[in-house]
Amino acid sequence: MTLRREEHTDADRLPVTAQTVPADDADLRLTVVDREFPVDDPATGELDLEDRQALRRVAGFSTQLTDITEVEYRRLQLERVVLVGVWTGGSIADAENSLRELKLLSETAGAEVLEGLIQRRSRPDQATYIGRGKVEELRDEVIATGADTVICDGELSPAQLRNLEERVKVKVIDRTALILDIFAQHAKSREGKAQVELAQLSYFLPRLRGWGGNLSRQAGGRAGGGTGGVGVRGPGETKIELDRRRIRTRMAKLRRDIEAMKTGRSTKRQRRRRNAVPSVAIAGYTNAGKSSLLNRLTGAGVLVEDALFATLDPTTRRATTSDGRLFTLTDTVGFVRHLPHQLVEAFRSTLEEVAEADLVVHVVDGSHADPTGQISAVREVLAEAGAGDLPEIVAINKADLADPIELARLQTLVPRSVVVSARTGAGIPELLEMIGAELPHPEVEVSALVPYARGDLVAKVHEHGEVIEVEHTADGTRLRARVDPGLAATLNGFATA
Ligand SMILES: Nc1nc2c(ncn2[C@@H]2O[C@H](COP(=O)(O)OP(=O)(O)OP(=O)(O)O)[C@@H](O)[C@H]2O)c(=O)[nH]1
Ligand SMILES: [Mg+2]
Repeated sequence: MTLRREEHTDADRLPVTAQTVPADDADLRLTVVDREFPVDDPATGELDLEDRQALRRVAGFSTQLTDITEVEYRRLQLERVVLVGVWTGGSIADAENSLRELKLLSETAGAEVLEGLIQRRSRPDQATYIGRGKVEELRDEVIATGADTVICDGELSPAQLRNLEERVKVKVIDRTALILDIFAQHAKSREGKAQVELAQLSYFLPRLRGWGGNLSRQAGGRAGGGTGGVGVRGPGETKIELDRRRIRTRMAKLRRDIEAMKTGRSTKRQRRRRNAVPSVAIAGYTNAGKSSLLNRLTGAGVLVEDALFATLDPTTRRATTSDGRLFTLTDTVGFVRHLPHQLVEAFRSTLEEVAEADLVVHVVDGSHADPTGQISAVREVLAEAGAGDLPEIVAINKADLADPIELARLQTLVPRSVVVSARTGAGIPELLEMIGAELPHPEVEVSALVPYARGDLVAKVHEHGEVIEVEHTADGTRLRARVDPGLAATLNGFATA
């Protein structure tokens, strides 16, 4: 039996309908549940907020904590949305790009975007995010378009979200919740799911107060002085503590699970290290073409989609440089501006994979309106993940789509960059050439005459080392090459002066 079930059972018995509730008692209104007469029509106005929130909570009935978060955050069920941004600095083009990205994110989450509004302000309003006067306009826009959700282009405080919802009378969510929702929809592996749930819970935890606060006030009021009443630590609040504790327990378990899964992966990584296979991580903004590039370079059949955050789980494949040396290539989760810190935290183990690579291939969409902005956003996250100092090659992708002048400008602007198209294959040989040059070179130079019976050794030298000279003689293969110390020791028996 959980908090929610008890309280909602109580709420169900409330002898009030939404209409009879005083308009200024928002706390009370929020808890009205009318299961027999659900209001589906988003255009009906006043009752909407209550019904929506009430319905959300009804769906939250559960004995499983995971279900609470699932309902709250995984199935936001966005349908018709209006976007709102506050433009605090930079050019109007920057502000529009940001809102355009929010539109893409919303669509990726399954919403239909009806309208986008930007307000110029020195900073977001503390109480309502946009200015209080603008809230009215937003409300009008919501009514005019028949929207059922407002998405704000930032991370809002729990109070801002609540205040806006009360005034606009439809569901209001922020960019963070939206991104978490997309991640939740896309997570497939056990690790990915655990990471997303952890991020959602840490987003959810500080927001529990407002929600639970309403409930406990309501419970006290309903009891009519029978049990303590308003302001006294009522049953609701005790339950919130219980919920908090359960969430924390769950988060601790998720952290342990993620840690355990990471151990498995780092063992694999260590094995590759022992074999001295250099590793290359593909990083970049979401939708830049990272997975496409991995497929192009290795023939891996990784999912490619014109959607944001198509890839959440790292995929590692073998690839070879133009001079035939083996390396591993790892495709990973894409980044986005203002990536919720809860996600960065939860995906730390995935990001560590990037941090331990020998080289980062940073893919950027050359056809995008603001590629340099994307490059800096990615570098910020890389730095946060401890991968800021790694050698980096910037692959300016989608050359087939991009304006050649813009490509040339970018290439001169960004050091160690190469223009490629994962789609047509243009520039890929040059990219491989650069990867080969950047990868760590094997340490030991050896000269050996390897008998033909040990063809396996020669193959190893080709795969893992750099062959400087090779000659087939009557006695075997005469080699001059750079190899790692392990292979050098094996070759020692065949060494020539
Ligand atoms: N025209 C063109 N489209 C490309 C190119 N590379 C990728 N795309 C397209 O861009 C979209 C995103 O490609 P993905 O490879 O899924 O991008 P990603 O960086 O892995 O994206 P996430 O995993 O979602 O972060 C897909 O529709 C691709 O077909 C290219 O070189 N040219
Ligand atoms: Mg991808």
